[in-house]
Amino acid sequence: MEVVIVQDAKAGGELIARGIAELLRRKPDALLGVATGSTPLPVYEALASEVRAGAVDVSRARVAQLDEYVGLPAGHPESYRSVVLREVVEPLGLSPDAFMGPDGGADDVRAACAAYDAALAAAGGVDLQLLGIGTDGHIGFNEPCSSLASRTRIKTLTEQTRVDNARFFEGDIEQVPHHVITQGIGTILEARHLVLLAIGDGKADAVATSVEGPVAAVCPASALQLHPHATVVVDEAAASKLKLADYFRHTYANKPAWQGL
Ligand SMILES: N[C@@H]1[C@@H](O)[C@H](O)[C@@H](COP(=O)(O)O)O[C@@H]1O
Repeated sequence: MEVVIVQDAKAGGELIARGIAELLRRKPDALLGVATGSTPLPVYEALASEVRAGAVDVSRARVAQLDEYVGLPAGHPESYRSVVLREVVEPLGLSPDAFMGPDGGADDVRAACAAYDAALAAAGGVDLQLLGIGTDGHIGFNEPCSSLASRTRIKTLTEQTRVDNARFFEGDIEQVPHHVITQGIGTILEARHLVLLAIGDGKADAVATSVEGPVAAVCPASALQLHPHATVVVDEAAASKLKLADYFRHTYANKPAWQGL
């Protein structure tokens, strides 16, 4: 696992966007796994500016959603489908056909979950999966004690996650769904490159436990330790509880340019 400590969210967004641009130059039809929440927004903004500047061609890129609320009305502005269309697909000028996600409105949720895993595999698998992290260490919506081998499935949100996400629902926790569909941890680990971005001191405990703690289902993001190519990008505040922060800084400062993200 590589840990990169950046100054702020903008620097993190630009670093990851450059990595995505490099990937798209190597593989123009790469399948990008995208995350929601506020943390990844600087990545999407930086990537959109690279596109506007003509530095990268995203015309063949494909995008896959990580998770979704269950039971929000179709077209709800806070469904993750709406968020990804608004924050990623439209600004990058991608066709909605280049976008795939689980069906949070399906009558048969279990079938929809299995269908999404199958669709990801049929699409050739995710090339780069961008992840945020919940204050409880969740990735996607894999709450603590999710199986590290889990596949896409329905989950129940913790009270903490509903409180954290109420800000997207007019601050009203009652509007935050209890149930979600999320790529499982096993599904996420199949992506070829995992890139987790964490910003702010509210994520410092979760980052330290994920990076320096034992691999344990109680902290789902610790599963990144099992992946051969995982990059954790954190700002100084999110890095503040890492015991090995100086080592991570030294390693990154001496990293050969050819290595890329
Ligand atoms: N399902 C999403 C996660 O994918 C995201 O990482 C997390 C953190 O969000 P934020 O980046 O807004 O802190 O929120 C939600 O729970």
